[in-house]
Amino acid sequence: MSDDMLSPTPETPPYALTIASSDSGGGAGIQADLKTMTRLGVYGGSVIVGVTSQNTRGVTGTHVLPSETVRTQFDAVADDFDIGAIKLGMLATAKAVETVAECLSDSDAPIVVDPVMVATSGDRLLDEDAIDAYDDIFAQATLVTPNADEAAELTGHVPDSPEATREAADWFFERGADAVLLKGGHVETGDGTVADTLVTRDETTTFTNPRVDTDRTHGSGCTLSSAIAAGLARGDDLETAVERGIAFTRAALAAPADVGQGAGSVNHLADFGDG
Ligand SMILES: Cc1ncc(COP(=O)(O)O)c(N)n1
Repeated sequence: MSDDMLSPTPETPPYALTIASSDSGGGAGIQADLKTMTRLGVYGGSVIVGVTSQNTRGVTGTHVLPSETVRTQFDAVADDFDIGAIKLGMLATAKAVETVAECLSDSDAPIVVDPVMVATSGDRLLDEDAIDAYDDIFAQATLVTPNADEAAELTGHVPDSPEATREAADWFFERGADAVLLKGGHVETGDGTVADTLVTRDETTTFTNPRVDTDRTHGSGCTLSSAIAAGLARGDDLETAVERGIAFTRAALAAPADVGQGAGSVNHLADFGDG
């Protein structure tokens, strides 16, 4: 081992925190979040809300940690680290959603909310009665990143036209969110593209890219929201963080990991330009 490896250059990397659940298979959840943050040059910490027993075929069990354990993890991190951004993933129950909302009110870091409800495998990841509790989280969100199904379930609007997209975004604004990224992956455009639309109170920006033709999409939403949080922790403005987050997620989709017997997942080892 060289001396260089024994004495790394001291430096202070940007720090981002994921508050989400573990995916034992490693494609989504906390594991996807930390891999993404690492690939994007950000030191990732985690508050684990739940533990799923999961592989590429589906979810066989979920264990949600006690609220106190969620709170003490958050306090341990908040007491010690300079948190540059927070990303929320699978929160599972109304109680966990309430606990996380309380934790967030003690933080001034930007918050990216991936409102995880159902896995790509079709397994439900959020109790029905937890949806209302999300209002206290949306009120503190810098950005919410619903896919079309999540937007439809939450807002009653399927965001497949500019008008419906605006109405869906307005639903989040009414609850206090600063911005919404309506992801287009679940919307058929008919021309081989995917349009992801970033809506703030005064601007709408659409990112249109060729559709990556793959069914190995497990982990794509987790990857995108953590890539955006990583960008914000690095100091990117929201639009740049979203644009770079989409680019990283597309790279991870274009080089899917052929792991497991079911639908594979995105590949966090994918080549990605300048990272
Ligand atoms: C722990 C956890 N968090 C999030 C997802 C959603 O990911 P996907 O919709 O890609 O299956 C998941 N399956 N598991």
